[in-house]
Amino acid sequence: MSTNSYPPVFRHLSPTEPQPSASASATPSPPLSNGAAAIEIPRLDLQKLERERLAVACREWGVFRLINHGIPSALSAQLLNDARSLFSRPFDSKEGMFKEPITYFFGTPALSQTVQNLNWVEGFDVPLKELQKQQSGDRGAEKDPILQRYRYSLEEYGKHMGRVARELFETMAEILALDPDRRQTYLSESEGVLRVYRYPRCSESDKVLGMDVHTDSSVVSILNQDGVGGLQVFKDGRCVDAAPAADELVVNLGDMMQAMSNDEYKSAEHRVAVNPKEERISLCYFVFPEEKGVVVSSKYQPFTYKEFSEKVQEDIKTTGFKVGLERFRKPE
Ligand SMILES: O=C(O)CCC(=O)C(=O)O
Ligand SMILES: [Fe+2]
Repeated sequence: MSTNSYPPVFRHLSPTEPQPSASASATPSPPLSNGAAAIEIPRLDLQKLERERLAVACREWGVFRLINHGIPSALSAQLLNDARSLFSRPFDSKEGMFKEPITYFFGTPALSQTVQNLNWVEGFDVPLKELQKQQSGDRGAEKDPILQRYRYSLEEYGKHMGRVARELFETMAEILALDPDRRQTYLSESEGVLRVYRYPRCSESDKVLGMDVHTDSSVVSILNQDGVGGLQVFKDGRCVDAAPAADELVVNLGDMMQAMSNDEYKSAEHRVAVNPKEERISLCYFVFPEEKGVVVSSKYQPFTYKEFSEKVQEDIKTTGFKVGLERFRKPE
């Protein structure tokens, strides 16, 4: 199979045998055999959200699966399938494939914790607010019908993500009894970001990662994945496969939620393994506080998300690593 759709840095480790078609279905592959422990990530139902189970998942895991979230299966399937087809276009065409504000990247997306290792991933970055601001005429500016459709579907999907994030956040905020005024600025769902990823095949799946271990900087992140698998989360130092299941989302708490909850809730460490046989597609939504909203916590100095992310970028540039929340921790 040709790898001309792959960024050149990935081609030398890309097996060229035909790709099994299973990746397009929701049938999960067997779990990755890398010692990941067989304990189960909690599963919650958005239609009857049980507060105590949500609190336990947030405290003990910082990650949970979500069912009955109301996202039409057909919309998810279309976004994942169209992504597969867009990413399989020649590499040279991808940079300029979409018009603003959607941008293409490969290697190291902004939220990664370290820039020392090349992440085996490529993606499109979709800032939802800018996408919505465009006049519908502009949005249809792509001549290519698949791209046009894709933009509209991303916008539609973004609204669903905002709805799910808002509902989860409000429930968490009530459980934590967060200050009602402050809470107003803690979630800006319309300014969320979608990232559409493809993890290329890689023959050295024991050495290379699709995404290095990290915590997300968000309030929450909501992941939708195809049937291939690869996401792994860390629980008390053990690595657990977040194996895909049809119509299930995976929700991660990010650093902002950890700070807002005074460390009661966890920003879960996670990473993505690569697969030698199959490419993997995932779709991730990240939501942050309002730009001017000050996060107030008993454990950390007050900060805005802007200050936090600037510090993260500065640390990555100077040390190669994301230090994250520890930069803001109050002395004991
Ligand atoms: O693709 C995935 O499964 C996870 C991506 C991720 O962790 C991230 O973008 O922060
Ligand atoms: Fe992440």
